[in-house]
Amino acid sequence: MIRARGLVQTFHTRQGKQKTEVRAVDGVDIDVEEGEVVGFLGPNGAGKTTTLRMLTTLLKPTAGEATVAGYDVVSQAQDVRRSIGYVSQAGGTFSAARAGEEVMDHGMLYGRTKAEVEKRGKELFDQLQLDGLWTRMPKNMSGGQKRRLDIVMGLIHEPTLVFLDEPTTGLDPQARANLWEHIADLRARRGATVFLTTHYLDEADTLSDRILIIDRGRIVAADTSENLKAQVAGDLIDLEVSDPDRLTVAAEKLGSIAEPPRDGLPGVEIEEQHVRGRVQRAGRAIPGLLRDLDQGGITLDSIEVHRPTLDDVFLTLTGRSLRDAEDAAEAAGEHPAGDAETSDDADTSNDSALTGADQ
Ligand SMILES: Nc1ncnc2c1ncn2[C@@H]1O[C@H](COP(=O)(O)OP(=O)(O)OP(=O)(O)O)[C@@H](O)[C@H]1O
Repeated sequence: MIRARGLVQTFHTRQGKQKTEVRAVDGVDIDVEEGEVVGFLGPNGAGKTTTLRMLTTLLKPTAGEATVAGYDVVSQAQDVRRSIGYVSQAGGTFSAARAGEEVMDHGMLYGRTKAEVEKRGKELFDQLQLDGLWTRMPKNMSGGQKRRLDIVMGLIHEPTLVFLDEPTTGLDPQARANLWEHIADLRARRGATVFLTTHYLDEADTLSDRILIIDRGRIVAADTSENLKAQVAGDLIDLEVSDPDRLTVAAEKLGSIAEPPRDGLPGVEIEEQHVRGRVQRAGRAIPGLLRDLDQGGITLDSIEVHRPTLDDVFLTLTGRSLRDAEDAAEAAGEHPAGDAETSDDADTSNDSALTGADQ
């Protein structure tokens, strides 16, 4: 359904007299099969939106090639647009029409009948908790309601391939959970292929069959969440030691079975009353460890086991946690298209192009 090879996007920016080149996407390969839900995960500024904009024909690749739904994103852009649904991060711009009319007009532009789009539109309003807002002007909706309206616009023509750029950013937990359900349902009921960007680990984990992790414009991992986690050194055992004077001995005992430090993951660590370390299989290791601690006269206030997270995967692969990477990107002022003067090779046409008339 999606195949990209060596996709590159370079922006040229100018701050004062100084020109800089930003290689936002740096040789990306992507393969997505029909019916897959793929989560495209990475910190702020990693290149997710830029990749998505190339795949949805809003931005011409500087180099490389991609086909989406069997069509070339450059030479067959119109066919690509007709075959996909796209919900941009920025959101679409709405006219002065009422929300329901806007949605119906949009659906009819894709060749659906009025009755079809009205039925489907009302269903989507209901599912995304917009019931009662069919005749409301979008400008009089809250931010979260507008975001959900964007999503209705992206889904009204029942596309079988949907691109969602950070779909749940700005939604409250209830609306977020509903949208997750809706995305799962799109695949289950209609066999839709979904490609979504996110920097929420739980979102990528819950929704995706497969996860692509991007960092600094390059794909650093592509696999199922389970396989990615299995590559990370084991489960984290967290011991809360009752007597602070026995912390070092407890660390030695855990250290005798724990993984040594590697790939950005620390070995056994002591923090306040806690001793933490990773073991391959906590279930097998714990009985022996408890015996050993007992024989050493060490009593525990608690013991907890944490399965590896996608953040551990990111840490192992990049040496930084996703949060640190995001903080660094923010501190460096990375983000936002539009901050800087953009080069002529970047077609920064409005994202709403795909949620407007089909062109
Ligand atoms: N139009 C532009 N002009 C200049 N630089 C840009 C432009 N668009 C993006 N960039 C830069 O390209 C890099 C990748 O940005 P992109 O928006 O693709 O990241 P992202 O992973 O989608 O981030 P986020 O999760 O915050 O949306 C960043 O360094 C960003 O500042």
